[in-house]
Amino acid sequence: MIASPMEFLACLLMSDKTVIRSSNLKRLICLSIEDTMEASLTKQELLKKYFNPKEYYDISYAKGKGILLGEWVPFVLKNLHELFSSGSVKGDTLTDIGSGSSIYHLVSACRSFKNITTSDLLEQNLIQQKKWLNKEPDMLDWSEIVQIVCDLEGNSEKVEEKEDKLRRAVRDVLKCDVLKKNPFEPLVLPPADCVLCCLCLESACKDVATYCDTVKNLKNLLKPGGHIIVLGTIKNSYYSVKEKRIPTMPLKEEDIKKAYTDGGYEILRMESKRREDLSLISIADFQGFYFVLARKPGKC
Ligand SMILES: C[S@@+](CC[C@H](N)C(=O)[O-])C[C@H]1O[C@@H](n2cnc3c(N)ncnc32)[C@H](O)[C@@H]1O
Repeated sequence: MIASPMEFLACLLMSDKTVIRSSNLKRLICLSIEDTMEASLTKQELLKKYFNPKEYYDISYAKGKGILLGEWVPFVLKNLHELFSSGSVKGDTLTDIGSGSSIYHLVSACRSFKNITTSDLLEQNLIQQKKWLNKEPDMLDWSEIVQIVCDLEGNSEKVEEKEDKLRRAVRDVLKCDVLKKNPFEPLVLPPADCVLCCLCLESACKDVATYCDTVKNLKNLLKPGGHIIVLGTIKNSYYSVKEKRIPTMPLKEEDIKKAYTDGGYEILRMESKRREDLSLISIADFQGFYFVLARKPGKC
């Protein structure tokens, strides 16, 4: 007895009696079975299967062609530079959640934090990140972006010096799942002075309710009085890594404010910016970006 349409198609395909003679039709059926199987993968399974750190870097940040270089990177670097150079957010420890294989968002932070932990869900990202930290020959090249931070800081340090300073500050590269009550389980991290999260929550969360719960739960990683800094995209439903579209959760501006207020934080600053260049919308369909700085109540 055939239980499902997929099983029916599979039976037709494997039939000796060649019910289906056309090879094109067989191909179509194969594709449709693949699609059906893909559709049943969870977000995390899709990420594990398709998120290739090198391809993500090439599409997003590679010199002269990354689609995030035009608006996203300047937005992040300017906001983080202003924040960290103001001296209003500082301390010993900073935990970065969902770092991927990226380091661009940590360059300004290493002036204010001497002890940085990076983290991600995917083993392949942790491996790639460690390659940059260890200066391995096939590491990703972030020098163009590091140069922008050096320019913002008045070129008091050269790119190589800045990169080495960041390498010294990153003490741990850890596996984490931001959706878990303890994202670092089985480890329990000492509460940090600052939690940073760049382009991760929309990727990890399936809906606004999960985003709100996750934001609230991140308070557990912070000391009383500690800061959370989150940068992300507005109304983004996918981004592409090579030919594969990775789904993300489209967040509206009003959802963002509510998440941090209801999550028990004091919002200190919130910025947003509309995307102006829509030419590469087929690669990622975000409509804008946001930056939130919020504080966990209590005394440091
Ligand atoms: C769009 S990438 C951003 C990477 C990096 N932060 C950046 O700004 O380029 C999204 C990242 O979120 C990570 N991620 C997705 N779900 C996660 C989860 N549940 N826990 C931790 N990281 C997650 C992915 O592995 C990926 O590295």
